[in-house]
Amino acid sequence: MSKPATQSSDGAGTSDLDLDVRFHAIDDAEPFYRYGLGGYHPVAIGDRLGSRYHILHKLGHGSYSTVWLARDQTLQRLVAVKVCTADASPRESEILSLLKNLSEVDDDGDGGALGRGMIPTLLNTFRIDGPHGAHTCLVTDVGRCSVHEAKRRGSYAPLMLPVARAIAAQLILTVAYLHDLHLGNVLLRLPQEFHLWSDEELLVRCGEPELEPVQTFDDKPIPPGVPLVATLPVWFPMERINKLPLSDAHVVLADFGESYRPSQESKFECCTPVHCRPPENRFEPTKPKSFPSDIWTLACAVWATLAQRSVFEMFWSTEDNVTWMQVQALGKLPDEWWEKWDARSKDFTEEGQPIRADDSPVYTFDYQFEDAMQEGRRRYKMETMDSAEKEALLAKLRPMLAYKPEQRCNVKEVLGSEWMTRYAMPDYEGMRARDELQVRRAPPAK
Ligand SMILES: Nc1ncnc2c1ncn2[C@@H]1O[C@H](COP(=O)(O)OP(=O)(O)OP(=O)(O)O)[C@@H](O)[C@H]1O
Repeated sequence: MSKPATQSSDGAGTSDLDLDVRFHAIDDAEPFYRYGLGGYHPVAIGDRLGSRYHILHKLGHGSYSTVWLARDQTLQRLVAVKVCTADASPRESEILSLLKNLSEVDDDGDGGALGRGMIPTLLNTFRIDGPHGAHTCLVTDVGRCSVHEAKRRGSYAPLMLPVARAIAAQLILTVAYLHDLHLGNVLLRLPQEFHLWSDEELLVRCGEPELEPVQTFDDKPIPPGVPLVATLPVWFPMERINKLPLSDAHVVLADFGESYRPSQESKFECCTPVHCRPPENRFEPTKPKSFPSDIWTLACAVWATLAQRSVFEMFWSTEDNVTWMQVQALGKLPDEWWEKWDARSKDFTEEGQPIRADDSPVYTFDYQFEDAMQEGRRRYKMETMDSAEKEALLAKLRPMLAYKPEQRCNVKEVLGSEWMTRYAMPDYEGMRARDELQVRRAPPAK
């Protein structure tokens, strides 16, 4: 699906309704020019959607939706209501319904059965007709925040190792479900006790929704169908990311809007941030995306969970910068790609060796492991990885990051790798065992 048009780099833009009206961008709020035909549906705190969902707060937004925290007044529980743009494809609800109907029992060794716990349950779907068209609304469980957002708010402090391992294990278990994986689409589960809050308690603990007036350039009147205020997303109270306990490391995947069924359709576009996209996406754009592409993005997501920054990310991630990082870490590209990369001679010899003008580091895997995974934990006086675990981790990641998709390892090899079985799964199972103990200790319901 192509991205909506007419957005400028500062997030300001023109409304499809009236091309003369331009909106000032508001941090953490959706772009208001998308409140036009085919775009977002205007939703406000206090609205009742689908005749039973009372809107309490905003959870976030994406290119194709705004997402709201609501009280289901029929079941008296908190839910997330994703109100899709009128031009969004119906793919996400189809995929979630399909996943919901999958048998719970068949596990052919690709992690499918265990990974199903991380797939959101589609609780309901309904449709809203509004000034900008017809909008599909998806009702799912509420997540606490994305792992990316938790890291960002915690100044990218590292996660405790058992927590990072348990999250990484869950990501690996979910790869059976094709998905453009990145930490912005991985939500921490909302702790059980938060579900017991009344609406009043929720507002006391999280604060009232923050509203900011929408402003247009030259003070032009706000067109009908565009909200007068921007609602900023809620922040559920949580420990700083480096203090997050193992019991809060459950994750659930969000955004199945870009999922696809490779047996039935081809996909060429990759919707992950540029630094987690596999190199074939850049160098072989006419070939359809294949399962090995997900293995590459999975490796990037596992690294980003364990480390303080993503493995191929630079402050300003352009395609060239990302390829530069990949060649620093993984060596020369395959010949036919190397030839295509025009910027290669700027910083590399024809053999793929980095040309170092000063004593700046070469971002090899080893360097990055020390710098992004170990150093921060030392600084925060946290447990670091021992050399046996480092060996096992890098031995798992390298074949996942083979340049050529056909040379990458497959899911079963990732699941059976020493790092997964000896280091990540025990922490994941430890987290689950604690949960079960807690359930058994909980006083019986009155
Ligand atoms: N169930 C949920 N619980 C809590 N927050 C959620 C939930 N679903 C989505 N969000 C928040 O809303 C944001 C947008 O959701 P999502 O990525 O699904 O939207 P989208 O329009 O499909 O995005 P994209 O731009 O990636 O296509 C997420 O980044 C997350 O912060």
